Amino acid sequence: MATANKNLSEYDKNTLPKAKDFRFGIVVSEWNEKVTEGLYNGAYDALIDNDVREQNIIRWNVPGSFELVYGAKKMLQTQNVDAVIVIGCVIQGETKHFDFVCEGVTQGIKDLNVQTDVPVIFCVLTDNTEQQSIDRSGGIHGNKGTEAAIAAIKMAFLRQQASLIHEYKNPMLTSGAIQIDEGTPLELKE
Ligand SMILES: Nc1c(NC[C@H](O)[C@H](O)[C@H](O)CO)[nH]c(=O)[nH]c1=O
Ligand SMILES: CC(=O)[C@@H](O)COP(=O)(O)O
Repeated sequence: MATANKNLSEYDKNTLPKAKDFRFGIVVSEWNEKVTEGLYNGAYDALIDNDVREQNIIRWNVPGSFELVYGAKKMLQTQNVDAVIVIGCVIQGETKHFDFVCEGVTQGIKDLNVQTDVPVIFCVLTDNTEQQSIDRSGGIHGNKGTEAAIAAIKMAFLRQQASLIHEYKNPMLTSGAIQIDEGTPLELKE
């Protein structure tokens, strides 16, 4: 389904996990600032609308979308967050630079999702024209920042649930005590 067939800002609060105790990092590119500020506002407003505390939203700026990877990496290394949203807007120019920036940030964010434990949400517009970017940052197609915030809440919850499952299956490992394997019958000594 293309963006033109769905509004990026639509979500049902009642279907979302509780987010009030989650902490979110948001790394924002300064290139095409009018658009990235619109995306940030969409993301911020959606997080607040879902009861995320203001003090639990950490914003850092980077010069351009290519620097989002490094900014997100340092955010993950230094901040206690449950998810990171990277926000950028890459618009096709006269040269192939567009291709390399888009590829670089896409692969870099993918690598962070593979190599680290905290989800990094890809809120980077890669558009042919400025109008397409305006339409997707609070315009006729809604706001991709809103969509990214909802994805961040869902992924933070998934990470939390996954860690609980892991602890359940390995309840003692974190404490260092002996793990009792459910498949092994206990031998009760007289
Ligand atoms: N043309 C756009 C850029 N280019 C700049 C790069 O992202 C990067 O900051 C530079 O190459 C230095 O490393 N960035 C955008 O975010 N959007 C563009 O349209
Ligand atoms: C994505 C870019 O870096 C691009 O907008 C720069 O424009 P140009 O390709 O005309 O140098």
